[in-house]
Amino acid sequence: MERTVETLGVPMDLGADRRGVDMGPSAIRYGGLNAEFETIERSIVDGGDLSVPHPEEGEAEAGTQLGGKAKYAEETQTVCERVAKRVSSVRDEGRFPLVLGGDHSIAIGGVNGVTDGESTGVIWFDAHGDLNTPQTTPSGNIHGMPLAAILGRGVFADKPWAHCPEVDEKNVAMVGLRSLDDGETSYIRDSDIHAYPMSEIDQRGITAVTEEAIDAATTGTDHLYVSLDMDFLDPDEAPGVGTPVRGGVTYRESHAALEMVQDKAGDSLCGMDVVEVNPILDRENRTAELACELAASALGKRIL
Ligand SMILES: NC(=[NH2+])NCCC[C@H](N)C(=O)O
Ligand SMILES: [Mn+2]
Ligand SMILES: [Mn+2]
Repeated sequence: MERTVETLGVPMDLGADRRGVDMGPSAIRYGGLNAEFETIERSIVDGGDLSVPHPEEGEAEAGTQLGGKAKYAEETQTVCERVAKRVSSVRDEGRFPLVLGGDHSIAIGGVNGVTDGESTGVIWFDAHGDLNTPQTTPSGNIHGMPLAAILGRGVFADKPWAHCPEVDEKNVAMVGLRSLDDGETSYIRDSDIHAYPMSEIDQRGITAVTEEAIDAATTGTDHLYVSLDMDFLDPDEAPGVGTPVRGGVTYRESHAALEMVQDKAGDSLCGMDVVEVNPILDRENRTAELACELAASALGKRIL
């Protein structure tokens, strides 16, 4: 993994129905990202924020019609293409891309930016499946679809801005699940995805589960991408998220999981995002501060 980290803010909330996660990147910067990285031998540069279209200002560019229900589909395509391009050039320049969200739809751009013909494992820390398609979604919100898009499910199959053929279901591990829509449950059951719901974390513990998730995502792949939706945590710890769900992991469990990513797969880690921080719902920026801590844990920060 590259030593220098470049952060890339994506002030995007169109995928979450305009609810305030567009302020996530600033909140994370205020949360002390630089200070977190000072203690590890890794420099961090701020790549600034990407521009996100404002549909009401007529700024949206033409994109793909997805059919079904998918709000702001064109704008989401535009943003994800921009993210992919920037992530790819950060890697070309020898730095590690850390994408700050913004709603989870931007992970489509993050993963597309790192694949580049190489087989890629993905670990998805999340309360939700994010496996809906415009045809199965209950909400029409694209932040409930990014993993389906990356895997080319349904209408996403022939959309190159979304579908990453380099990502195989068997190298996708989802950790922290506790809120799935019906279509997502049946899809996971019929797929080769490695899915770890909270009930399994309750029984086996976070370290055993995360270790298995890392194994699944790194066996036979060239590199690993990690997507961290802050609603992976219990809302008591991380109240400032777009779609909170009770019963998530604790503060220490989240650190243990992210530390393990670095310990077991640090060399193959090629990119990461931290998404769904919503300052409007937060308490004194604690969710953004925790996002900084967890990014640092994933990239090598240790207590001792
Ligand atoms: N990235 C997220 N927070 N996703 C929440 C998705 C919620 C719900 N499953 C939906 O599709 O609307
Ligand atoms: Mn989620
Ligand atoms: Mn998510």
